[in-house]
Amino acid sequence: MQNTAPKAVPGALPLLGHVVPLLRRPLEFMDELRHHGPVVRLGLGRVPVYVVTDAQLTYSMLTAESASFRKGGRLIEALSRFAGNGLATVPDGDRHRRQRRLMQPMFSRSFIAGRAGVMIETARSVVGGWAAGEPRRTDDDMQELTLSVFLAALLGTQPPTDVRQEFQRVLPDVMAGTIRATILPRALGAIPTPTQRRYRASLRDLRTAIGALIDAHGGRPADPDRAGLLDLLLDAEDPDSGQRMSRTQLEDEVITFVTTNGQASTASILWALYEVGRAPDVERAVHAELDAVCGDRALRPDDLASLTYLRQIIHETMRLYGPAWLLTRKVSAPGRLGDFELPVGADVVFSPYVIHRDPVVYPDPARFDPGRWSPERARSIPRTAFLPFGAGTRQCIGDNFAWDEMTIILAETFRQWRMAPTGRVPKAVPRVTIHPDRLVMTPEDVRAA
Ligand code: HEM
Repeated sequence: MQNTAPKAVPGALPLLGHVVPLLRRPLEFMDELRHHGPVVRLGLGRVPVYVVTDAQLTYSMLTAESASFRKGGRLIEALSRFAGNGLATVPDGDRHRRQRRLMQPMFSRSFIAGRAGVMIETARSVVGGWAAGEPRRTDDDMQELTLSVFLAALLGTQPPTDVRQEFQRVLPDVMAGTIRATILPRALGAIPTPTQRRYRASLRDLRTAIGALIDAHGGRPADPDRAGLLDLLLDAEDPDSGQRMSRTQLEDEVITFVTTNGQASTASILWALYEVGRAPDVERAVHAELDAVCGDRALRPDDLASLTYLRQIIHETMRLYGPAWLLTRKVSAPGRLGDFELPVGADVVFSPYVIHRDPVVYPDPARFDPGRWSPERARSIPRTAFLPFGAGTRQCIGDNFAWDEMTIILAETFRQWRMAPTGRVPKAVPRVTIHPDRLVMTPEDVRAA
């Protein structure tokens, strides 16, 4: 077996390494790395970090080789500052296995399907309040809507407005601060700049808001169909010890859900609206599908599985926009990735964004083309080349929930509106997930078209 050292990427500065391009033009820089090899070496300050650019090697790191590449690294350290030992940040091993088993029932298809009704109602009432012909900050709208829809599923009822507003206020700072803490050398990240101070205050406010949300939640509703994810969390018992979650654990899990869910789903919905809005053929096809499936009646939970073209749109959006662009692992035992052996203790970065733009698998990768996911064409895309939810034991537990949530919000929007991009082209801003910096769209009545 060959033993190759990953090539160093050119352009490192003496004390900063590759921090400057990572901060200035992160997405382009990451996407260029594939030209230097399947595994390459970068410097974050003076600390070496390895980036896997190859889909097959990434997949095997997350699955067959996961005993050597454990959950950890800079991103996880940064996320732990607010998510503590929640499911996404707890180290690999027994504790993770126990927590995951405890939470699996609330992410089962049947439990999620039971929450679809309240999610549809919430989406319909928000989207129905828009006025035709008036440009809107769609990024703000959707941030609010995904949060409302998620909180409705969490609580089983519509969330209190003030709690929702507080989350909306603090989440962007928390997420921007998290990615800075991941990339910046530790000494630079510790400087108490105004931005850093705002980030720390947002971390405190986020935990206070989660505490208030849990305190305000009443008892389990008499009708089990109205129960939310939080009711299941409160009742969940460890099968071995019979113990319920501690208050800190409960807060860690709810923070994890609110942050992981809100960011990735919102980003995907926004990019989908933007791309569909500038592709008239795609727009016509999705409206035609909704007409064929629902006719004149309202959307129902059992319609979701029939919206196959809308799901192709969501697939293609998650391909083109990541949504995660930088995830990390820690080398915990001598581990190999193909010909490469990586030193124990090193951080390894992988990126669904980079993998999803490999021109060998996805010809003309920058083009938005939902047709790639038609049953005939999708057959040629290997499983390893589409990893929006990761893979292996740490794969996203909320993937089915996210699919339903994104399908519901987009379907309700397209049922009522044609969304026309208005003003300047949005810039892609990589926080923990990739967001449009500002998205203005004008809703036009579908029936007036
Ligand atoms: C479009 C939406 C979403 C995307 C793209 C996404 C993506 C991901 C990815 C890539 C991971 C794996 C990270 C890693 O391997 O380091 C992950 C883990 C996780 N996600 Fe999601 N996610 C989404 C929605 C959600 C939702 C809706 C929830 C919950 C309500 C959720 C909860 C979690 C949790 C708890 C984990 C950690 C699982 C574990 O380590 O066992 N995610 N997500």
